Amino acid sequence: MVFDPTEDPILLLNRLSKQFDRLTAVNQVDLRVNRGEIFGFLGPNGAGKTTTIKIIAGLLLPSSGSVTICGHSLATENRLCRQLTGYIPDRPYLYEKLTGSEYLSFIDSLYRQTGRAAPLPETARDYLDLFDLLPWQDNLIESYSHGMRQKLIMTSMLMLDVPLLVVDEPMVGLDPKSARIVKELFRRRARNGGTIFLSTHSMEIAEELCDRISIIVNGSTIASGTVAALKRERALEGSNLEELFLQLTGAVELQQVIAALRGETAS
Ligand SMILES: Nc1ncnc2c1ncn2[C@@H]1O[C@H](COP(=O)(O)OP(=O)(O)OP(=O)(O)O)[C@@H](O)[C@H]1O
Repeated sequence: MVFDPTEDPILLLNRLSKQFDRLTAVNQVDLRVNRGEIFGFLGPNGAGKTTTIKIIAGLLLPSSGSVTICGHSLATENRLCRQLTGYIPDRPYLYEKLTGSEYLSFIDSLYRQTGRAAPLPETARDYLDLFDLLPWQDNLIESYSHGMRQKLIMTSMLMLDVPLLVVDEPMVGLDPKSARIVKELFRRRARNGGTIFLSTHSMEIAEELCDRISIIVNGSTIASGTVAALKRERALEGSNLEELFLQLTGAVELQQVIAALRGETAS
């Protein structure tokens, strides 16, 4: 069957599971992310977000289930899927002894698979400029701050123009200006037909940026849809996403904890 990006999902997870010894980190997760969508993956600490993202990025093998990217099976067409996917980790590993520009050239050559150096894509300079990294491009990465590293890796993935971006906690370590720019860049990319799958703990980002979200708890997705639809389903139209998230992921215990911390008795 021929892949049709307007009809078929860019990212499809089918009963995806990951076992670490006796722990089921990801449990039969089904997800469908369409072209031009910004999809948010939310969940408490240890819920299985990073594990899922690493499987999609080809860094971890699933125990069962499948990942399909632009109609290609990650299991059987691994190399192609990795070329179609840009992965932005929450804690980037970068080669300290390369300069920013050298790192970008290295990533570019990896994705083009020519092994030969070539001029950087035009857009690389624009992203470096937007992120105030132009004056730093010839400095060694070892001299970059955490936020600068995050912006360099963002640049490296945005410049590639791949159909799918998978991002673990995009705003962690970014200052407000950079975070705002990233939001705008993601929106523009989605408008132009790109697809972004991101994990976040920020309810504001999810509410403001994501077309649809999925909430994962203990490895299983417990709710998926637009924020508005999920609120409607639970009669929480007047509330913010944080309220909905806490209800779905254990607000009762939280209220007890807060009451205990305040020295009150929970009702
Ligand atoms: N390499 C590993 N070996 C064993 N257990 C692991 C490994 N990686 C993750 N886990 C476990 O899998 C579960 C899911 O972890 P994961 O990092 O996917 O959660 P997360 O939703 O990204 O959490 P957080 O919001 O805290 O980053 C956790 O219980 C974690 O301890």
